[in-house]
Amino acid sequence: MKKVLIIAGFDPSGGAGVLLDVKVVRALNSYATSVVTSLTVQDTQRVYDLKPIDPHFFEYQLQKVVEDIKPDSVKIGLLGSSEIAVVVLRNLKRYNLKKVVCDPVLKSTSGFEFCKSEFIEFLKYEFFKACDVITPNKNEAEVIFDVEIKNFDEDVLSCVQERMKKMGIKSCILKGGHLPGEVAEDVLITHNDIFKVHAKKQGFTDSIHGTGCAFSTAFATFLAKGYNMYDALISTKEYVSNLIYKSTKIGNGKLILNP
Ligand SMILES: Nc1ncnc2c1ncn2[C@@H]1O[C@H](COP(=O)(O)OP(=O)(O)OP(=O)(O)O)[C@@H](O)[C@H]1O
Ligand SMILES: Cc1ncc(CO)c(N)n1
Repeated sequence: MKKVLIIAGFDPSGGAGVLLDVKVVRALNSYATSVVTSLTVQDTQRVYDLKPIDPHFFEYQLQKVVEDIKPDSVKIGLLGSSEIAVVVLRNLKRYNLKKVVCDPVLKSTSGFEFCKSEFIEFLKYEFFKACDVITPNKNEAEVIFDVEIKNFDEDVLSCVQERMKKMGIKSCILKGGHLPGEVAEDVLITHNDIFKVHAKKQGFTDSIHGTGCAFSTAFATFLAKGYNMYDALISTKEYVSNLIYKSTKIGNGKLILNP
């Protein structure tokens, strides 16, 4: 049984964060451990507030679980505070954790700012280097790479590739759910390759919650199983598209995924 370590925030509605991530890992027949970075007040409509976990207590939990259950891959979601991010970075290095997938959660679709500007600089210039792949959506990629993204044309992708190299980011999957058009396209960019996958868009991206969390967790799980990045992306795309197809309205707000 492959083991995936989830480092993410808690969304009590289960639409995003660790509750969703653990279900995804389980649905893909793997085992999830999880260390919570922060608690949020949120429902299917929006995020209202966030309280980060004490960084010393967080580190204590992280070290105990990693020393006992060595993960085959790591998914990092909402970090919650720059202090927690520093602890995560230190421990990625200390335990030499492999196959680290980071979903750079900067701002919720409803507009809640998860990260302040110095924290974003730390992520851009220190944290992402320690990850094997980051999975930004359109808005996150614009902030991280300081580029306007209206489509995934060759000039935009090669600009992102150049900036990744300069910043020491090893690989990146740009998620295109928020771009206009009939297809939801995602692009894996490494230092020497660009690889696209796409699926027909279903419903409205802004009315579905948790797709980014499910995507990065499924990708980390396929990596844990030994898939290379290309195969992991193909399988993740198929898996997440199916979850979106079966998404349901459980509360008063967005549709949620139910792996
Ligand atoms: N309406 C849609 N139909 C099909 N696939 C979609 C749709 N919206 C998003 N996707 C796919 O879902 C995955 C997540 O992408 P998206 O761009 O929505 O991430 P995100 O904005 O981080 O998600 P979240 O809404 O959870 O913050 C990608 O593979 C994307 O292509
Ligand atoms: C806990 C948590 N993680 C990630 C997101 C981004 O979807 C969210 N809304 N809440």
